[in-house]
Amino acid sequence: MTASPQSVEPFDLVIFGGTGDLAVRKLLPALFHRFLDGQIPASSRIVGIAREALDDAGYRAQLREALIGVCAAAQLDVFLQQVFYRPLDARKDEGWNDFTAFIGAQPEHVRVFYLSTSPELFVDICTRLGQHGLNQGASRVVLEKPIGRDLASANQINDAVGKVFSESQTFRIDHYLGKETVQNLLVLRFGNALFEPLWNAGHIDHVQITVAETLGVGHRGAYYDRAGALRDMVQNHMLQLLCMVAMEPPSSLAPDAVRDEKLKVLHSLKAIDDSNAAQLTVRGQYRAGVAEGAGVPGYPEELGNSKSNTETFVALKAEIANWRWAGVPFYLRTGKRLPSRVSEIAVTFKPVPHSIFNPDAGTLSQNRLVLRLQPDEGVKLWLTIKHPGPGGLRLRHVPLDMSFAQAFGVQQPDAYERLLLDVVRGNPTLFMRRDEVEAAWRWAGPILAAWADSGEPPRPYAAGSWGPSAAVALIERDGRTWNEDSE
Ligand SMILES: NC(=O)C1=CN([C@@H]2O[C@H](COP(=O)(O)OP(=O)(O)OC[C@H]3O[C@@H](n4cnc5c(N)ncnc54)[C@H](OP(=O)(O)O)[C@@H]3O)[C@@H](O)[C@H]2O)C=CC1
Ligand SMILES: O=C1O[C@H](COP(=O)(O)O)[C@@H](O)[C@H](O)[C@H]1O
Repeated sequence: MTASPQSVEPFDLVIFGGTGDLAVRKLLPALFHRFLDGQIPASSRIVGIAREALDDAGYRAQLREALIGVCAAAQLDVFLQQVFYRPLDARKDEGWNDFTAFIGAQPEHVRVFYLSTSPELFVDICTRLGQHGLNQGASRVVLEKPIGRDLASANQINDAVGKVFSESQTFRIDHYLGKETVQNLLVLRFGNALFEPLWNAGHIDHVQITVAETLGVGHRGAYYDRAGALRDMVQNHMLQLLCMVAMEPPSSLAPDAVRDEKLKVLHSLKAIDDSNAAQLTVRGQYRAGVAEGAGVPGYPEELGNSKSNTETFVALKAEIANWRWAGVPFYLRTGKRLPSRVSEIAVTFKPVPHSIFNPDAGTLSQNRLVLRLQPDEGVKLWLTIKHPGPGGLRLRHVPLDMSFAQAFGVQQPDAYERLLLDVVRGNPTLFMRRDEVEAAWRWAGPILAAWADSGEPPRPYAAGSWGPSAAVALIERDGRTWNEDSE
């Protein structure tokens, strides 16, 4: 049985960067799915903004082409009647008066300004929204990640945005927090008596977080080459996942209760800097190879720049210096053009203290809890059991495996579907507070500086492989291996 969708009050959602990759590939499809579930009230408007000279009909035609595979055309055309387009340059005054009048026509609506543009435009856009009074009343602003490219630029953006929108109006999105399995991690940890007593250095051997993509940088090279995998994935998504695994139980799900606990984890991360980056981190860049059965170009060819030193792969070993996690390594790895698209958190428990079994029964394996974020969201718990049958006692390592799609018979909603409606409802629980973003930059900054100081280029890896061999060595040095479920 599926729960009936909650109602949503009428809203206007303005997407700056409305013609961009994120808007067309993720945001509009997410809104369309919410429309199909009856959660876009009829008077609500979705407004795309970009510099391209388009009118409503032209924008709708572009979106129709992008969304046509998602659902029947008749429903799509009804949805598109609620979609509008206004050409605006965030850096120029022209057009802003008309836009303000357009938005002002429905003053009772919740207003969401979603900044799906490069972070360099955030200050311009917010300043102009403020100048035109669009920050008043039930207005909210959504900032896409990464916020800045280091602590200083993040502070600059947050200060400037903060002059126009209060912290309670500001939603810093990290779409990984909207993924079903990530929310399920909270329920699994704090809704079951089973795990929490074992969730500490006394019983957990190590944690692995993998976010592997098969895609390359594609046409996002201009952005990506200035960012790289650490800024694009680790500083935000992967640290947020680490926080959800490692935080203390919050007293409730109140937004600040959860965010306070995540912040403590970020503050407890051990520094990685010039003194230890060479031992604790591996950076790589993909080269021409075979991915998904076909030959693909390397990053330099895709980018059109053979001198780029930007990393498309990172593996690192992090540690949290507190009582709960002292001595437990958190191995993180992420990369583009890896062999499969898989995101997961694998928690490996310590071995039993003493084996009562004969050596010929087989070896005892460590219990492992694997949370699959994508694809096929679910949870797998590896246990040791007796191989069935009358023969001698033989040990088997088998998974209790639950796929959410199979168990509940429904396709899991995309993260953006939930997060967009959370903004309309004004619920910031799954969004990053300013101090979290700053703490994450404070940890990531010295890693970036150490890499720059070393002058070492990223290690090459063949597209379609699991990254440089040094990433395997990073974990094998500690007598462990990457979770083979993902490989
Ligand atoms: N793509 C993805 O998968 C993800 C992206 N993000 C983040 O989302 C943001 C957007 O990314 P993405 O969609 O990939 O970027 P794109 O480059 O595809 O899109 C950028 C958009 O901004 C518009 N734009 C550029 N300059 C201006 C301007 N001066 N005034 C108004 N509009 C402008 C562009 O249209 P025009 O040129 O016509 O003005 C276009 O619509 C980035 O911060 C990125 O890091 C986050 C998670 C995932
Ligand atoms: O934020 C980003 O995320 C995507 C990966 O998101 P997913 O939900 O498809 O796992 C990544 O491709 C992109 O580079 C990054 O900016």
